[in-house]
Amino acid sequence: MSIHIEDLTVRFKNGVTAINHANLNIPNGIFGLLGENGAGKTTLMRVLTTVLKPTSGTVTLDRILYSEGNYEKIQRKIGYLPQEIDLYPNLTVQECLEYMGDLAGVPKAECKKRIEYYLKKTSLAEHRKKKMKQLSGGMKRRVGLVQALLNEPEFLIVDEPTTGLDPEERIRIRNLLVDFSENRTVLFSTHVVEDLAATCNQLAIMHKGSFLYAGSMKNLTEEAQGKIWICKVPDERKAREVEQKYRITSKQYVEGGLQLRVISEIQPELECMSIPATLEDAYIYVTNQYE
Ligand SMILES: Nc1ncnc2c1ncn2[C@@H]1O[C@H](COP(=O)(O)OP(=O)(O)OP(=O)(O)O)[C@@H](O)[C@H]1O
Repeated sequence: MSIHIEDLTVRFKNGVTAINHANLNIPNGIFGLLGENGAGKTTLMRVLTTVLKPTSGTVTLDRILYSEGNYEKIQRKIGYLPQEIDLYPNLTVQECLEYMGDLAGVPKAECKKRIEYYLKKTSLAEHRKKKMKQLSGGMKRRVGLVQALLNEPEFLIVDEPTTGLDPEERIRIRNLLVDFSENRTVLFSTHVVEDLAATCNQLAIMHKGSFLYAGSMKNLTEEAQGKIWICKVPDERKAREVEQKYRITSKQYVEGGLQLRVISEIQPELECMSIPATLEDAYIYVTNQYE
């Protein structure tokens, strides 16, 4: 399954242009979506789930055009885990999923089979009788993932699935997404660069309503190679001077002063050495070029 977005624009009634003539291809597998607050990620996901009609431009899903007449067909192919998910607090996990499956039009017997399968896959089987309000944040997120999968979607869209979770739960959700991405397309939107580094090969960077980059993780990281430096300064005053001149991505006290991680096209005039770029460095490098 692949998704093509062509010259997409979303303008709200208040005049805000959330997506501005954007073009993107989303191929099979896990595809990461990175972008600062307000970049337009949620708006894009709302368009892709058919909740929001774009102002102009086209979207196709395996050559099916997003148009009023096709929305139902498209919705059947999509699963969505929104950023905020508060599923019926007084229902048990099992009841909640049966109800969600019913809403998604999954036949009852088939729905029970799928719930059984996905509860096991998400290590939630032993919690099926608990009420939703009794679950931890990570468990709720996993139930959210199961509900998004009940219609066996070919295209799964997940919005910030790991926000607020402890490291163990984050790793668990990431691994689940990798498992689920087999034979599917998964759009994984997050602010957590580390999560994408651990799960995707391909990603897009969204900035002020358009895409600054779309392609492989490897090529993105390549763009920042040779531009990342570790520099040492004696004190906070000197660190502030450097901060005014360069983009600093981290700062920590070390013996004899402060160590700064600096992004610069050329070697800064400081005691420093070049180090390999990470995905986070590359993300900041690319977005900084458009500031
Ligand atoms: N319903 C709306 N009406 C008016 N403006 C909106 C609406 N929804 C979003 N916006 C604006 O559109 C822009 C993009 O918002 P969007 O929620 O898509 O960004 P985002 O990348 O998902 O941000 P975040 O990472 O904070 O969730 C923002 O300027 C936002 O204020």
